[in-house]
Amino acid sequence: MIPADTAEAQILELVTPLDSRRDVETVSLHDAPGRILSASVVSPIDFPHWDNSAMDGYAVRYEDIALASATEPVELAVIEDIPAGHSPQKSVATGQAARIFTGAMVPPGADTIIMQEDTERQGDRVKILTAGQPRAFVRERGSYRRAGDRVLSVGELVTATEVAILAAVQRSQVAVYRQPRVAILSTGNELVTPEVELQPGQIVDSNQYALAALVRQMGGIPVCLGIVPDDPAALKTAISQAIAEADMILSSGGVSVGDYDYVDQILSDLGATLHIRAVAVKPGKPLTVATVKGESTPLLYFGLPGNPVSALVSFWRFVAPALRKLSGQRHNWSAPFLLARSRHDLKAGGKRETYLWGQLYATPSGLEFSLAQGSHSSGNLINLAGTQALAVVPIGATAIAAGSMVRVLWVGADLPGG
Ligand SMILES: Nc1nc2c(c(=O)[nH]1)N[C@H]1C(S)=C(S)[C@@H](COP(=O)(O)OP(=O)(O)OC[C@H]3O[C@@H](n4cnc5c(N)ncnc54)[C@H](O)[C@@H]3O)O[C@H]1N2
Ligand code: MOO
Repeated sequence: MIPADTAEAQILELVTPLDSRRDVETVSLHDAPGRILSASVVSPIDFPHWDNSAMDGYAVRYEDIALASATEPVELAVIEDIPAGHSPQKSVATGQAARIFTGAMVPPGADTIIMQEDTERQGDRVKILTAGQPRAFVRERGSYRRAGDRVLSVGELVTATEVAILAAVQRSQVAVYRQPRVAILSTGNELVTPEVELQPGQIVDSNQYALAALVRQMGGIPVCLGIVPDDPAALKTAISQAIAEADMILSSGGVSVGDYDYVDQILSDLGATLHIRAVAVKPGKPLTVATVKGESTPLLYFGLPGNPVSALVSFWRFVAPALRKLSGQRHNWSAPFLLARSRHDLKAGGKRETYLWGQLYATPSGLEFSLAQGSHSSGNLINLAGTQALAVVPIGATAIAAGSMVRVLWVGADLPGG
């Protein structure tokens, strides 16, 4: 059994990311969120594109109004109105000002904006009541980025902020990595699909659905290969199909020491290299990590434990980092750990790093972890409902008392207040 951190590092070393020249496609901005940029993005224009005003007010020459105050205002002649979208027609000379609105171009000659609230308008003249700072409220051309500068980097995850930037620099389409294809197969003679009436000894294949949902949530395409019986020939056929169709393979079940646990043997028969057989994690001890020869690059194979909670924990802890790297993401691959105050006592650690599931609350005094009530058994799917985080009890740790800080692995989609 190897420690979880060592296993994660070793797994990340084994991942060959998608190719930034071959494995790419172009998508529209509406389809881009959740995708990973396959090339850096350079702005074709200065950003902002021209000096513009951050306030509704008056564009002035600072030297004219440097001594202005409420008791000794400076009076200027208003020569033009400049709404947003309008190109100024006149240059502001000494003793003059232009009426200007937020987002409008600063006219030539002017270098400073005085907010409307610090002025008094009288006909075609305006009194300036404070001087403020030189260049105040001018968003200078190219001050955010110059034309030719990089605005986004290859490997960045596109979210709402990145699509806003892409639109602002006039990109309506963007090059992204294609979505990685992840084959999913469930092994076990006892497994059936959910609609079947259960016969004695049968178990519903819930892992297929859980793993497909996780792959999809991370931007991958699940290739669901269904249930494979505990039969070496059937398993060999299924794994060969997975190798041909996917960029990464996940199977669940059949990796322990039982008489019907064939996964490791079939992988060896297929010429795979086995790197990991077990990790010091509870739940989720049996974990096979292998590399198999793909069409052009080696593929990573995860043989996840069959127990439903174990399969999920193994995904969150080990598969998710590998999938981030495979997808082309440049950084932040590792499992995301946070610190939270535990609302409950957590039992002492054993020989494996123990993961206890529950909910995370963002409170004004920080994050709080609330332990799911009921059994934390690797077969108990039911109290996993609503899980957002897993508290980590280190190997050999004494019991963690309620109110203490604990490391938690973030596995949720959003962070509720409460
Ligand atoms: N003698 C030992 N027995 C076991 C050990 C051990 O070290 N020595 N480890 C235990 C641990 S820990 C785990 S975890 C399991 C993992 O076993 P496998 O990965 O080989 O999984 P299976 O035996 O095939 O199934 C375990 C359990 O999970 C159910 N299952 C399997 N696949 C699915 C699925 N797709 N959807 C829902 N449920 C599934 C299966 O029916 C079993 O109940 O081994 C322990 N044994
Ligand atoms: O590792 Mo097993 O997943 O404890 O049940």
